[in-house]
Amino acid sequence: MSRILAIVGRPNVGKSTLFNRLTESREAIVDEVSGVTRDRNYGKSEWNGKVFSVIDTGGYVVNSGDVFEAEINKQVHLAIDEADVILFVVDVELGITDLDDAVAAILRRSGKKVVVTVNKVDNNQRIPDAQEFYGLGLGEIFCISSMTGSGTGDMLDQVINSFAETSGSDEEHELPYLSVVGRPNVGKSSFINTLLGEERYIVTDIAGTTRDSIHTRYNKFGHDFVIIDTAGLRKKGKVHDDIEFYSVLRSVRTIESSDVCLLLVDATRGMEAQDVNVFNLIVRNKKGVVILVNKWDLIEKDGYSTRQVEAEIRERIAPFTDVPIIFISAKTKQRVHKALDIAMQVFKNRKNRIKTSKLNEVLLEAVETYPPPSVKGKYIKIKYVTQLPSPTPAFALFANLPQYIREPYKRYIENKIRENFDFTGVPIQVYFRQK
Ligand SMILES: Nc1nc2c(ncn2[C@@H]2O[C@H](COP(=O)(O)OP(=O)(O)OP(=O)(O)O)[C@@H](O)[C@H]2O)c(=O)[nH]1
Ligand SMILES: Nc1nc2c(ncn2[C@@H]2O[C@H](COP(=O)(O)OP(=O)(O)OP(=O)(O)O)[C@@H](O)[C@H]2O)c(=O)[nH]1
Repeated sequence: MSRILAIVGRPNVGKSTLFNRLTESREAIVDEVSGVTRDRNYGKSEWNGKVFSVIDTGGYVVNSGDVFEAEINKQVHLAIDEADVILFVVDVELGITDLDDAVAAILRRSGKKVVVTVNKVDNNQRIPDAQEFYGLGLGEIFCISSMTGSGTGDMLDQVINSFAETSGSDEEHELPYLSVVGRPNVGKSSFINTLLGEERYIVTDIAGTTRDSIHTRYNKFGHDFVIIDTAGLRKKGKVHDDIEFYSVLRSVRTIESSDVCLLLVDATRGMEAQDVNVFNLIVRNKKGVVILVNKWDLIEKDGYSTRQVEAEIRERIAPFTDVPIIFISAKTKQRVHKALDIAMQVFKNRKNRIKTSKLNEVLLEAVETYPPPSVKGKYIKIKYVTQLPSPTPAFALFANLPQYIREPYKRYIENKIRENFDFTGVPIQVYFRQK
């Protein structure tokens, strides 16, 4: 069951401020100048032990006349498509505007759960003014101040209740989350645009602004998942240090919030130190990984160089080398769909659960063939193996003297697991425990 809350409302009502408060982070970069937050922001929030995702639909570049109304309509429809509950934010200082009326009309027709939130009710004197928002015809209204946080508790109770009404069970069932990570300019946006086959982003030439990370549901060709685009810095103009900082933070979180990361590497530059760092970050977070060598159209395409590049990459990412490496071109669309198929396979591999009997059959034989070297004249006996009930693959081998097992032997066991079962693209943990 997904719990996605989308925040909608016209510019400057305080969506970003509220989003930040709910996610207690700097997901959206708030700016006094209206429209600085870009596209959809996405974060996690928690209320009374219930975790849910928050999307901030703010971020309009154009804000005049018809064009703007078209923009807000698009965002509201997006929210209707992607969210379970919609938080419709209005501003007590301005009262009901024409645009509020237009949004309310769409929301009423959508049949979605809507929580009307009257923002900027910074003090009780403003509560009477808020009553007019009952006129939107969307039921109960909640008066809050995003700035001080007052009123947000009652509002969140309502949000959680609304989630409960949208789905019967409490079972967490989320779509696969894929993310596209890599250095600036490696082709992340091009890759996603090729994949989605449509221009989903608001492109801007404004100097020094950023795109926040973007989540898009992909439901085509038998696949259904969410693809995450790491915040990429716009190429033009000066970029402030702190914006750069948040952009890095966001790419870390992007990795953390995904199941499988597509790590784009620039074919013309090869796997550089920074790429290896990102790779290691993915592995440390126990996420699935696929390496996509992009811009392959710019490189000689004979079989020899593919093998050469592949070998170089595997050398750099050792010891975890059981990773798919695919040569793609986001520009010419070469193997982009293949990359997707492989990524989905990695997602499945990450959920692989091996029967204990099968596991013991294979590994105890491997142990017999090559037992752990004895230490100080003591024999190490491995008795049985089991896969732990953890969200990512982990194995426990029970032995009499687990403390004497060394790294090379762990690697031997890991390699045996990989030889016999498909964990390609998935970091696995091997533990030795006392028995
Ligand atoms: N008084 C008061 N001001 C607020 C409150 N919440 C937000 N603001 C102010 O309203 C302005 C707009 O806030 P944002 O959060 O950027 O609004 P937004 O809806 O995300 O705007 P866009 O990014 O243009 O869509 C900022 O100057 C905030 O400081 C509040 O609860 N009370
Ligand atoms: N030849 C070639 N050029 C590509 C390919 N993919 C992307 N490019 C070009 O590389 C440049 C950067 O592409 P983007 O998609 O903006 O890269 P990005 O990783 O999203 O960049 P940031 O937003 O800075 O993080 C653009 O000029 C693209 O046209 C490719 O497969 N082949």
